[in-house]
Amino acid sequence: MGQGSETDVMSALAAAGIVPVVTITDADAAVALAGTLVDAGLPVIEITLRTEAALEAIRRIAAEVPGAVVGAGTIRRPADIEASLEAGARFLVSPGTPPELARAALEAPVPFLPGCATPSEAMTLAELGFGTLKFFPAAAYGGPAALKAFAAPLAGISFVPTGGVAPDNLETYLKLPNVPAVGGSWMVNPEWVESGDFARIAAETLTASTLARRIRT
Ligand SMILES: O=C(O)C(=O)C[C@H](O)[C@H](O)COP(=O)(O)O
Repeated sequence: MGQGSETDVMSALAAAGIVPVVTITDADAAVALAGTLVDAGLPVIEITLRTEAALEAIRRIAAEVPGAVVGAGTIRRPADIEASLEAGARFLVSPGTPPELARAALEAPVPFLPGCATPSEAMTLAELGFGTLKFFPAAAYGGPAALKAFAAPLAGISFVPTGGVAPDNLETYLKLPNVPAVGGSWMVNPEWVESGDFARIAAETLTASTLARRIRT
């Protein structure tokens, strides 16, 4: 599918407006964490494949948190796609998209948000058939100003900026017409995840989801 047209996952992503980018070291915390995010209004959750626990966390969330739409991030090679799908990932995200990964991504049966940072990369991915791209690392590559500049020449291409998105720039990103959603880790600070500070996670998530909904209506 690569990305497909309007799938349920892409609709859920746009409806939430924000994808928490979670790096988790203990799979035992995954279900409680995902439940907290769902309850606080951000049900589309990316688990980065940066830890040993990531695939098991995806597996448990997919099986035990029916309200969550769990995906895998930090997809770097085709084998990561296989492993993530097997664990139950419903969408896939990459930080960048070398040709071999792009080819495998086009075959994936779930939405794939391929990472890019420049107009040339975006144009290459759009030609391959991807309509929504991850813009990474967003802050380092120009932030909202870059996405604003992309809008006219790269009409028809949508971007999910990730990397440096924070409460103080969230509104600027979400107001851009070529941004269906942003990704970010600020509401799932690894320290809070590790210490089990779900109250803090819930509070930050609720603030973010409330703001996103207000901006979108
Ligand atoms: O792991 C990946 O696949 C990435 O591309 C990196 C993440 O998207 C960023 O680390 C999130 O950015 P922050 O919100 O600034 O923490």
